[in-house]
Amino acid sequence: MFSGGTDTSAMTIEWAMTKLMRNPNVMEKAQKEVREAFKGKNKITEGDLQDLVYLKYIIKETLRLHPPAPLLLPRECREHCQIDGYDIPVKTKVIVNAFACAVDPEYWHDAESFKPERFDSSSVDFMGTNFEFVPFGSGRRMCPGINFALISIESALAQMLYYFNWQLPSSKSSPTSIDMTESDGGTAVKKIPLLVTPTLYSSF
Ligand code: HEM
Repeated sequence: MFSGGTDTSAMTIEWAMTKLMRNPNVMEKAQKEVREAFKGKNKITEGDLQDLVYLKYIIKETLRLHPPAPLLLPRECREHCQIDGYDIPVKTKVIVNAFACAVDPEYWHDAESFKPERFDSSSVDFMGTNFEFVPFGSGRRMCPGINFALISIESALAQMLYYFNWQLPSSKSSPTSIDMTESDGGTAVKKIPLLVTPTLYSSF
């Protein structure tokens, strides 16, 4: 729980902020939503997060393009089966490439672009029944921390967007100059940490 439940949510927050910094119009729309929803509030509670529809799309889109565990966790085949004409013998280690599914152009239009709005007209979600989108896995061993993860990510991001405006540290840096490299390994950590400067938003 500690290792699987902290890094994953933290890296989703970092990737979401990275995407927002690279897409200033998405950032603006998200801040508008959060600031209208929280207007006049000094303390944000879990209930306040419920109506943040656009923020939820941003988190979904971030998990689609940057699933923290792109290859999920390995499984072992208990029964002989056939998939797409391939025989999978008992005890075969099966690794599902969730990232590849989430950017497969057969299922996703303009698959590699960051477009939170795509979920406006789509009922696809990550609860394990849409196999093109399984950042939390699927089946009886899928992630049990999904609801806790979502609430932690939403809560952190919503407050970051509500209380602060964000800038790149140098006025000369452009949004597209933000490095998007992932480090090697089983989890898709941002290789070079995102560096952004907050300024307090004073109209709350
Ligand atoms: C964005 C956040 C998270 C993502 C993307 C994520 C993703 C995953 C994935 C892909 C698996 C393997 C599922 C499979 O094999 O089908 C998993 C398993 C697991 N996750 Fe998460 N996770 C997240 C957050 C959390 C949190 C917050 C907790 C706990 C507080 C947690 C606890 C676990 C545990 C205990 C397992 C092993 C379940 C089992 O083997 O039965 N995860 N997670």
